[in-house]
Amino acid sequence: MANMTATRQPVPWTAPTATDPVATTVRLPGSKSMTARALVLSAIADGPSTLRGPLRARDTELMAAGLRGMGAHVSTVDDNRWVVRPRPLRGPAHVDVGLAGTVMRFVPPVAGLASGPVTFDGDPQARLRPLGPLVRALRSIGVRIDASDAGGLPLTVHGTGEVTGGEVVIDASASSQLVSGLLLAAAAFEKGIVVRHVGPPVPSAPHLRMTTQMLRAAGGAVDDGTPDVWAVQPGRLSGREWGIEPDLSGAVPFFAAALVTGGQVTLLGWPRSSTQPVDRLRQLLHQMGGEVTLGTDGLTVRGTGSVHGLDADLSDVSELTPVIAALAALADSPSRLHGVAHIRGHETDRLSALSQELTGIGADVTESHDGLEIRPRRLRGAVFKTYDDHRLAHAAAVIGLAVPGIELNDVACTSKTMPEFPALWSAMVAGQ
Ligand SMILES: O=C(O)C1=C[C@@H](OP(=O)(O)O)[C@@H](O)[C@H](O)C1
Ligand SMILES: C=C(OP(=O)(O)O)C(=O)O
Repeated sequence: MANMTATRQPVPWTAPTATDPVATTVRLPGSKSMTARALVLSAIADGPSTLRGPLRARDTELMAAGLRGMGAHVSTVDDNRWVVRPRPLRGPAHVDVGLAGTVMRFVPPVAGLASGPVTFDGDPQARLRPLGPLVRALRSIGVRIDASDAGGLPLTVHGTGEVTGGEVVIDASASSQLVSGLLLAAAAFEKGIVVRHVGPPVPSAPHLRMTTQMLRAAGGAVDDGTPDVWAVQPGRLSGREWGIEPDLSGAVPFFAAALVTGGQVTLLGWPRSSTQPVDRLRQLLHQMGGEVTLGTDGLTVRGTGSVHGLDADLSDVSELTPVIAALAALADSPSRLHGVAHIRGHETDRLSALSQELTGIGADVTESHDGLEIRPRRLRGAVFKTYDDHRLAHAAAVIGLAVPGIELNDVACTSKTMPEFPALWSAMVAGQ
């Protein structure tokens, strides 16, 4: 199977340095995780759905294209209102997963419901991301899959139009998405599903809660009352209107800018109650010297200009590790970040990449199997490699606020979840 993904040209970028405290309000795009789930649930629902405020970025456009390729009607012409009309799913189709964990873990279970073969492949780094446990789980409930020897990409799901479902045992310690993918499609399986996780802890609990909450909102009957066991009854899902919240993880570098510069950043349009882990973020930013408040205009973070180190298990919010590590490198005391062994399987091996790049600009970093110890030192400008990883680019931008001459070898990787990142960031630093 040929890798169908076009090579992207790197765009070098010098991170702007802040001369004054930032003071800004930002309106950020919708949550990647909510947009991905809303698209999948809508494609297997009984009637049409709309997504209000979806994320338009590489990951979610690939999700839309993948579902469209299998026959769903997915209209993304209106930036603020995407429309999904479910239709019978079919192959032959090809799904380009890019580097999106959501596409590579959420779409293969749906492809089992299509009639005909659906092939999957993505960026070279996507082939290294854990997928084998999902492939084995799907095979155990009757889905025929041809996969590479390691059980990952490229692969072909030979859909028959129906999936028996039933009980599966899976080690989902490498990614919560392995469970979310099974649950999101399972209401359409003949017997639904019971997923039992066996192994080291599943990371990213808030993302699993987002999955079960959104499934219930679509009419799914879900039982998540037993630790490490999730059950979805067979049944119909309804089409509905999904309101997509602003992306909290995408907001974190902007909030970090408030801490680093002693400024203030307000994220507009933040809902009163959220499916994203805002309380955990509030704790972390508070420990590092910031204050988070929820007002009528949105979610505001204020900093004092002093950033403190912290000791934190980040397993529930592991995608925040790169930006927290950047803050730790600028802090007034050492930090120990742990509980995130699995982020070695994210867009890149994030522990190794962060260790390498932070050391390269002068920080004193020790990499452990599941985290980083960071002892701040005087940092210097240098090339900061981003490894095709949007969150490495966010980390470099945060450091660049305080350290002149941080040269990202590529900032275009931010298009994975926020193509407007360089423009929004530069405008914030310029005080516009
Ligand atoms: O389900 C989701 O939308 C996500 C789950 C998490 O994955 P892992 O459990 O692999 O960390 C998170 O890091 C990723 O950015 C998005
Ligand atoms: C881990 C991430 O992405 P993905 O959904 O591709 O796993 C991330 O966005 O930090």
